[in-house]
Amino acid sequence: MKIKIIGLGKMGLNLVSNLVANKHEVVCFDINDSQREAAKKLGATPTDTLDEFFALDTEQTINWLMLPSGKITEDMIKTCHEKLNAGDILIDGGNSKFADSVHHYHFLKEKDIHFLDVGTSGGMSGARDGACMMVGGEQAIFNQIEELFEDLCVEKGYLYCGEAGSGHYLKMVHNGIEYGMMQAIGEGFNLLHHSRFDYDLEQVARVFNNGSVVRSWLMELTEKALKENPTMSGISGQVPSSGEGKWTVEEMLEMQQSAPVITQSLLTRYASMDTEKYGEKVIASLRNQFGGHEIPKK
Ligand SMILES: O=C(O)[C@H](O)[C@@H](O)[C@H](O)[C@H](O)COP(=O)(O)O
Repeated sequence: MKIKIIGLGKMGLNLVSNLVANKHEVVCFDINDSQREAAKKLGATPTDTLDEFFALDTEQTINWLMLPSGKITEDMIKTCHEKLNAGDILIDGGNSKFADSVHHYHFLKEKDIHFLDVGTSGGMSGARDGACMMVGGEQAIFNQIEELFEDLCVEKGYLYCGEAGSGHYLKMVHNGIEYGMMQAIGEGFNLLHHSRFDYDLEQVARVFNNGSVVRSWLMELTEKALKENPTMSGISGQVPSSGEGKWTVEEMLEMQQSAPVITQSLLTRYASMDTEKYGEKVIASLRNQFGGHEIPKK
């Protein structure tokens, strides 16, 4: 198939590599020259401008966005609405909010452009060597290009989830789970790090990865990280987040459900970003006020 990709960042470039390895023809664009150059080296055909990217075809096109979620994706979808033709397919393979994807589906439908929201998991290596994809949109459109997902994903690694938005919704919950699992690993290894016993934590991760209940890709990555940097030196301890965890918690509240582990892992990340610790300073001051307890100084 001929696939047209916009966005040649960490994920987009690896997706290009995967598509080329699976003998697909890839036309692509990125605002960054060096990324276009890298795509060319992988065997894709980058265009120098967006106009050129959209001008090339007369027949139905399959277009794939691999862009940061939010405004950048939003703006590009508006451009696609303007430039693509009725019958063209547009895939958003980024981490967009599911409600935005539902909106994008209806917006593009005005021009009979077919939209699929595809939650993509597996990180950079997955995008390159075999990803996991969760697809929302019209079943007929998915069926038409299912071969593409077969090629890009690991065996049994894609799912047609249902109507528009359901792909990104599933990816959102997936990431909520990811937050909780990582939090548990972080807490466990923190306790072992401060333990009364002297564990070699890389060896702990290794043994966990061999036959234990908690063996997993995340545990393999833990083992790798500990091998590379056993003391975690030079790392600030701040854990940023891109939005998926927050949306999961928002949806939990909206649906009046309970997800304390995911919620707590999100809050822990937020707390980790606060280096000022103003709230804790107030608490220490209060203890001092009512109980005369000493305030630890810097
Ligand atoms: O499944 C995946 O491959 C990952 O989830 C991937 O999509 C990305 O690394 C996260 O979106 C990071 O999310 P945070 O920045 O919120 O941790």
